[in-house]
Formats: sequence, structure tokens, C-alpha cells
Amino acid sequence: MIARAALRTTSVIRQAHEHLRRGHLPVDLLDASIGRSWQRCLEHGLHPGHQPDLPRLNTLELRQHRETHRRLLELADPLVNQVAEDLRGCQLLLVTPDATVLKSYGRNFELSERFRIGAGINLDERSFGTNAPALALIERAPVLVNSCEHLLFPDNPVSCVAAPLFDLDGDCLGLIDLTFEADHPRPEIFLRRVQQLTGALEQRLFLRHYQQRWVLQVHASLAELDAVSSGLVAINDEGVILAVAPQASQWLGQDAVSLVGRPIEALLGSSWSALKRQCERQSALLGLELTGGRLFGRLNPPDQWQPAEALRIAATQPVLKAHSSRLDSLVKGWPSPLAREARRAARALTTGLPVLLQGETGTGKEQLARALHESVGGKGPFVGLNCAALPESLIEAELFGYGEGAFTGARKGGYGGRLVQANGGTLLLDEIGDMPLALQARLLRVLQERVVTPLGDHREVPIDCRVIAASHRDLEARVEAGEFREDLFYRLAGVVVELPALSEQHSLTETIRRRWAALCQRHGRELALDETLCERLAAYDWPGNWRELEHCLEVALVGAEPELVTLTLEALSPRWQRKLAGSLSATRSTMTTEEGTETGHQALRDLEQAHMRRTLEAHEGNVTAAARALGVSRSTLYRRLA
Ligand SMILES: Nc1ncnc2c1ncn2[C@@H]1O[C@H](COP(=O)(O)OP(=O)(O)OP(=O)(O)O)[C@@H](O)[C@H]1O
Repeated sequence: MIARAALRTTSVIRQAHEHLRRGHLPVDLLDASIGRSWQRCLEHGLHPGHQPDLPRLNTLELRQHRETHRRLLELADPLVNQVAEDLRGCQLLLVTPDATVLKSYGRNFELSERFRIGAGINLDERSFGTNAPALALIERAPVLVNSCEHLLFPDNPVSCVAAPLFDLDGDCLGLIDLTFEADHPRPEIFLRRVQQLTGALEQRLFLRHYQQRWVLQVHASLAELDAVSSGLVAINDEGVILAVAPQASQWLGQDAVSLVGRPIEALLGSSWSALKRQCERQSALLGLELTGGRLFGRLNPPDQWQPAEALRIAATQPVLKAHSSRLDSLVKGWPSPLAREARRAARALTTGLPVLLQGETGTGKEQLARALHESVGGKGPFVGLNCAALPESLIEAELFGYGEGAFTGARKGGYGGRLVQANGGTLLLDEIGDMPLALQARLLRVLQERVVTPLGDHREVPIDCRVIAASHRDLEARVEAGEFREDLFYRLAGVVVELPALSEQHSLTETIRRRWAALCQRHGRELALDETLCERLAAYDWPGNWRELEHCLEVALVGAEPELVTLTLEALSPRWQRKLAGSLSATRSTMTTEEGTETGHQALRDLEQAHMRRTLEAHEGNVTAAARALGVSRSTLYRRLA
């Protein structure tokens, strides 16, 4: 009995040939799949030294064959050409499921004058005997056929490997074969290489098929997220799993049958809408706690997908006149000092100065950033990174990129990172106040030196993008607290625009009416907004600012009964009725106080105001810092001081 490790060595296979010459098929000396192949060949009347007539297509037939297998050719040809450089020294064959060579790349090996392996030749086992393409098609698995394992050619100077390529239905589309010198010390390298190629092509098929869906890539290693070993999961817009590529089942620890049809939320433990929102911010890199370990993921939106925010912006400004830019229409209703600052920011950005946008959540920082990007020409991409949404290790990789992993199919040069992606365009560093201190130092260096060195790489990649930073935190206060680098603050704060909270707006009723009219136009619905309701809305505090207002108005409009002509408080959802009633009673109680025993209460109010003013002075006019010290919201502080 031969030990498994010794199987497939030249001496053992020569022994097998010797047994065969004496009329006995020694399956115990052969690899199982080779033994099966030899058995079939003998049944077809083939034997070592047999000189077969190989079927070969003529030029016209080959052209027709290529037409029939155009899908295979179109899929494989670009990738094979890309890797052709690395394949010098071996021959690559693209083979159809009937074992005909469709195209040959690289070297041209000749077994003999008669057996020149090239396009048009048919390698069916029944005529050519044991060979890797025929065997891979029969076994439906990757195979290695060493030189003398080729039954008819015991002195074959080449070995070959082949791996079949399956489409999403499990049908074989064809295969890839690599033929190389028989004396290569490590033939398994070629086997891995050919599997990587077919793996990359199967990934392309999956991505192409699901290009109108969300696709989640998963891998245990961040650097290999784009490698062929990463798993792919297709998800519909409602977050239901549609398909799972085989590698993904392995990473997720469950087979495709049990995953398809399930909500992705159940698997990832975070809400689907939150994941999509993260994607909207273009920080699609995710850290996933799964199967007891940590996986990395990247959520890719459907092709042509536009973030809801961008769609909303587009829809709210349907007919911009040719001469009016997005920035002009955005700032049209703004108080003039604020509009002036926004225009100043646009001019600064044009000259390469960075811009810092500050404001509570939902005050429109990202919307303004996009408008600024467009106003300065906006030819390059607008790339965003939400520094608060990612753990430290991920921000670093996402921002600065990383070097190439072991083998990357789609992204051969590793991942460039957001800074490089933004070259020629604008980078929005959202929630910059949440960036960890260690990364702040690295970012500062990159901004100063204008080159970035991806993780695990030694190359320096030049960067040339405009930078807008945004934060809901008061960055100056963070600098004072030692939580934000002062040097980085000054590097980012070329022009600072402070976006006010909605409740700080003077003519909120007017703003609400304008937004209501725009929404009615977008939804093609004529519905008047009741005066009293409008006032109630204006009296509300709007902690979520524009985002909350948009949501409230849109839900009310879409949910209104078809026959309704005027939207009143009663037509709102009970939740919103409660919220607005709260705001009204707050207003009323203030009024009662004011109308009541004036002297005592007035004195109290004066005291309160004086205290607020002193706190504000102590914080050098910084409203956010003063509000925090007083334990009230910024808008409350503004209102009480007004
Ligand atoms: N001036 C505006 N007019 C109408 N809608 C606006 C305006 N500003 C913002 N919005 C809407 O409010 C929502 C939030 O805007 P945006 O994302 O720009 O805010 P943000 O300050 O970046 O929020 P966050 O700090 O939470 O990231 C979006 O839906 C946007 O369309």
C-alpha cells in the first residue's frame, strides 16, 4: 500500500504504467479521480502510446463556436488579459463545456507536431484520454493532472490544472486550464491560481446579476474584503436575503437554503434602515459581530442608487434655472448673514481653503457640503466619510486605504481609501469631532504633506481634493477639553459656517409653509395647511431640526385622506398631536406667567437672564459651551436671551 503523500509522484505513476502494461489497472497507485479517468479511457479502447485523431474546428466553425459561447468569452477575456502578465511561462486555455478550447493565452506548448494545443481543438477524454479540462468537466471540480498521469502521453513534458466555472444556477459555463512545465516543484500553486481566477469570475457573475440589488461582502480580514475569498450576499431593498454565494455561507456559518428569505437584520443584529443610512453617508464599511467572531463587511448599494437624501434634495429643487446653482437655491430663504457665510465658504473652497460646518444634527451640514462641492465646479467626485459611524481601525482603513492582499480579483491595487477616491473632487469628513486623537495626528500630517501612505504599504499616493469637515459638536470646546487637536482644528477651520437649529429661525411659520408647498408639488397633491396647525408646528422645538420637520410634513402629507382639502391638527397621527400639544402648553404656561403677577416672576426671569448672560460671557460667547454648562439646549438659551 502506497502512502497518500507518495501518490502522484513520478516514480509511483511510472509503476502504475508498468502495471497497466501487464494488463492490470492499479487504482491504489493513482489519485482517485485519475484512476476513474484511466478506467473510462480503457473502456473507450484507449491505451498509452495511442495516437488519437483530435477533432479540431476550422476557422469558420471556431468563429461560430465563439459566438455561441460569447457569454463566457465576454466574462473571462478581460480578467484573463489583466492577469496575462503574471502568467508568463504557462499557457492558459479558456474551454467550453464540451471540452473545446475557445481561446489560448500565453505560451504555446506542443506535445508534438500533431498535438498543438490551441483554439478550436477538442480535448474530450474519449479521444484525448486523461487531461485536466476533460477531467474537471466530468468531476465538476478543480483538478490537477501531472505530466505522466496523462494516460496516452506518459512522457508528457507538461502538467495541467483546470477549474470549472459555474453560473448562478449551477450550470457549467466552461473552464479555465493552466498548462505548465512538468518539472515545476509546486504544481499546487497553479491549482490555487486557477481556482482564484474562476472564483473571481463567479463573483463577477454574482455582482452583475445582482447589480440592481444591495450586495454585502463579508470576510474575516479587512484587507481581503475584495479578494475572491470574500462572501457575497444579495439583499432586496426591504432587507430580505435573496441569494448567498457559496463563500458567504462559509463565513456566515449557515448554508444558503437557511439564509435565503430571511431578513438580514436577524443575521447582523442591527437594523436594516440603519445600515442603509450608513451607506447613504458613504461609509459602507461595517464591523459585524457574527458567528461568535468578528467579520468585516462592505455594503454596496444597487447600481444607479442615489442616497435618499440626494434624491430628496433633487426632488425639492426640481426646476433650477440654468443660471441658478444649487447653492443659490439652497440659501435663498436663509437669513442674509448665514447666506453670506455660505457664499464665503464656496469662495474659500475654490481657492483650496478648507471649510468647517457646525450645527446640531439635521441642520443641513451635508446638504450644504454637497451644494458647496457643486458650486466650485463639482467635476470630481463628492466623497463622504462619517467618522462617528466606524470603529477606529475601520476609519483608518477607509480613509487612508490599504495595500494589496494576497490576491485581489476586482481591486488589484488594494483599496485606495476615501482621500484618494476624492482626488479632483471634495472630501466631506462628517462628524470630525468624533475622530480618535491618534487618527487626528495622521490626518493632520496627510493634509499638510498632501500625500497618503495606505496601511501596510510603502507607496506615497498624492492627494488633491478639497476638504469640508462637519460636526455637531462644538470643536473649539473639544479643543479646550483636550479632545481635539488644536493644530488640526486650525487646519480644518478655513471658513466656519454655523448652521442654526430650526427653532432659532425667526420666521419659522414662513419656512414651514415653503417646505409644505414644495412637498405638495413633489407629491402632486393640493392640500392646504391649516393656519393654527402651522403656528403649532412653528412653536415646536424641533430637536431633529430639518430632518425631523421634513419627516413630519411628508408623513402627514402622504398619510392624509384623499378627500381632505386642509390639513388640520386632528388629521395628524396621535403621536404628533401629543408632541404639538406639549409645545402649545409650554407656550401657554409662559404666557400665563407673563400675564400673571408680573413683579415676582419678572424678577425671577431677570435673574435667570442675567445668569445666562454671565455664563455666556464666561464661555466667550460660545453658545454651545454655555448651553452645556447651564444644562439647557442651545435653542432654549437663544430663546431666553432673545
Ligand atoms: N435648508 C434645508 N431645507 C430643506 N431641507 C433641508 C435643509 N437642510 C437640510 N434639509 C434636510 O434635512 C435632512 C438632514 O440634512 P443633512 O443630512 O444635511 O443634515 P446634517 O446636519 O448633515 O445631519 P447630521 O448631523 O445628523 O449628519 C435632509 O433630509 C435634508 O434634505
